[in-house]
Formats: sequence, C-alpha cells, structure tokens
Amino acid sequence: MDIISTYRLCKSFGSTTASDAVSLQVQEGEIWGFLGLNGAGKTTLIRMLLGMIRPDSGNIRLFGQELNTGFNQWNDIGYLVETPFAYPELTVAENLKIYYKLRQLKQPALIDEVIDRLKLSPYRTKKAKVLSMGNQQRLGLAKALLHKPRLLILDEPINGLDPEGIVEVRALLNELAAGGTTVFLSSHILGEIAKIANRIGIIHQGRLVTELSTAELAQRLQKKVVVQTRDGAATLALLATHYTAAVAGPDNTVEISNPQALQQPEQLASLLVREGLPPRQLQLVTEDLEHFFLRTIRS
Ligand SMILES: Nc1ncnc2c1ncn2[C@@H]1O[C@H](COP(=O)(O)OP(=O)(O)OP(=O)(O)O)[C@@H](O)[C@H]1O
Repeated sequence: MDIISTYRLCKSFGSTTASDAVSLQVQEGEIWGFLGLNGAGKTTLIRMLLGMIRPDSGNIRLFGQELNTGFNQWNDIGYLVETPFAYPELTVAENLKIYYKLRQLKQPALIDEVIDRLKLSPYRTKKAKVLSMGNQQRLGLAKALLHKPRLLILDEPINGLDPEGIVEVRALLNELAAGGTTVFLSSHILGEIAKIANRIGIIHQGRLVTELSTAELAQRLQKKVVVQTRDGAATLALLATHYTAAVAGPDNTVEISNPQALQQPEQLASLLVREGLPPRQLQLVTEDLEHFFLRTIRS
C-alpha cells in the first residue's frame, strides 16, 4: 500500500512556485529521501503533508485516505520539521512527558524506551537549553518517535549531528524501516541521503526532477576509465581509433566511457603496452553524487 501518495501538488508563495505539480508515492517500510538544494521546496511539501499549509491544487493521500476529508490518522504519524523545538527550562524527560500528555498516551514506559533508544539517558535530567545541537536533534527525534508512529516525516534530520550521530540515526532509521515504519526524510546532503534512503526523489525549483531507488542510482552514475601515459596526444590518437568515446581529460589524461573499456580495462592496458605507451595510471572512476545531482537538475 502507498503510505504517502501525492498527485500534482502545487503551492506558490507570490511569484515563487515552491511545489510544481509534485506527484510521488511512498510505500510501506521505505526510507524515502527527498533531496534538493536550499529553497527547492522540500519543507513546503512536508508542511503540506502534515496539513500545516494547504496546497493550491492537487491531492494528498496518507495511508490511502484523503488528507482534506475527515483525516484522522495523526496518531500514526511522527514528525520533526526544521529546528527541533523544546521547552528550554525543562529537562529532557519533562519535555517528553509533555508530548506524552499531549498525545494522550497510556504507557509510561514509552518515555524510558525512547530515551534509551535515542541514547539520551545521560541527559535525562538536563535542561533542554544546555543540550548540544546534536542532542537537541535527538530529543526532537525522540518526540517524533514517542508514540511509535507508522509514518515518520523528518525535515533535515541529520542537521547538526556529528558523524557518529549520523551513523546512529542511520542505524535507527534502518531498524525502524525493518520493523515496517515508513520514513520520509528531506536533506540537502547528497552523500548521506544516498546511504540512508532506499528511494530518492530529487526536487529542484519545486519540480520533482527524478525519482529512483539507490540501486538505480548506482547504475545511473557515469563511469569512465582514466588513462595517463608519457604522451597524452599519442594516447588519445591511439585510443580514439579503438574506442568511440575516448576524449582528452585534464592533466594529459584520456577518458574512455565505452562499456567495452569499462568491462575489460585489461584489454585497454594490453593495447597501450603493445603500442609502446604503457599506462602510468589506469583508473576506473565513478561520478560522484554531487556531479550526478547537478547533471540531473540541469538536464
Ligand atoms: N511562507 C512563505 N512565504 C513566502 N515564500 C516562501 C514561504 N515558504 C517557502 N517559501 C519559498 O518557497 C521556496 C521553497 O521553500 P522551502 O522552504 O520549501 O525549500 P526547502 O527545499 O525546504 O529549502 P531549505 O533546505 O532551505 O529549507 C523558497 O523559494 C522559499 O523562499
């Protein structure tokens, strides 16, 4: 079942189109990463999903039910949008207790459970205002997870976390997804989202430019063999007769992206040796995510 489904969702602020006919589907147990530059429209879409702002047109279904018509699934949703808000003078445990009461929960053990899960035990009796940014983020996640929602919506959840914190959040989200929780998260950090999500949507200027699984992403990243010998011009002339996609690269290198060269670089090496141009460097290079992202939003 689609846990989230949007159809041609539009929202403008004056002359700025923040959401331009966005249609997307998120299935149960997926970690769906919403990727875009600052101002691309991620928060706007998340706020529409949470009913915080109304779309100008289009349609949202959560758990198969239309959002505008008597939607009452909020107990199944946890969220963290933008900076995690906490009552600064209250302790971590007290902050969670407020959410516990607001959500009208009936299992006191949930608070300890979530404190433990988010590794907040050492800070339990510390006031929220003295927490580091990373721990404030954890407290925000703890609030979002307190009631064990089926759908977790997180806007930039790894902002402010140190590398260790990022690894922990990634493990936590994987664990939740393995247990059937659906996670929809936004980020502008490409490398991280590729590691956390199993599907990625790229948004640019309010438009969903592409949507793909992380496995598809790995396939779509451009690959090339980069060769360097003592004579760049001669190497290019030689390789261009054997490989259609041989071009001059920086620093006297030659770059070849033919599948044949990618699959059998040893043949290419033998050819160079035979012709008196033994390679000083022969490397299989995969496009980095930053480059893929820029290529995608520009196309
Ligand atoms: N309430 C608003 N009033 C006017 N313009 C807005 C409002 N909210 C968002 N925008 C504009 O809509 C566009 C999309 O903003 P949005 O916050 O959704 O982007 P984002 O991808 O979440 O960016 P960021 O990563 O910086 O949070 C931006 O140009 C922003 O300035």
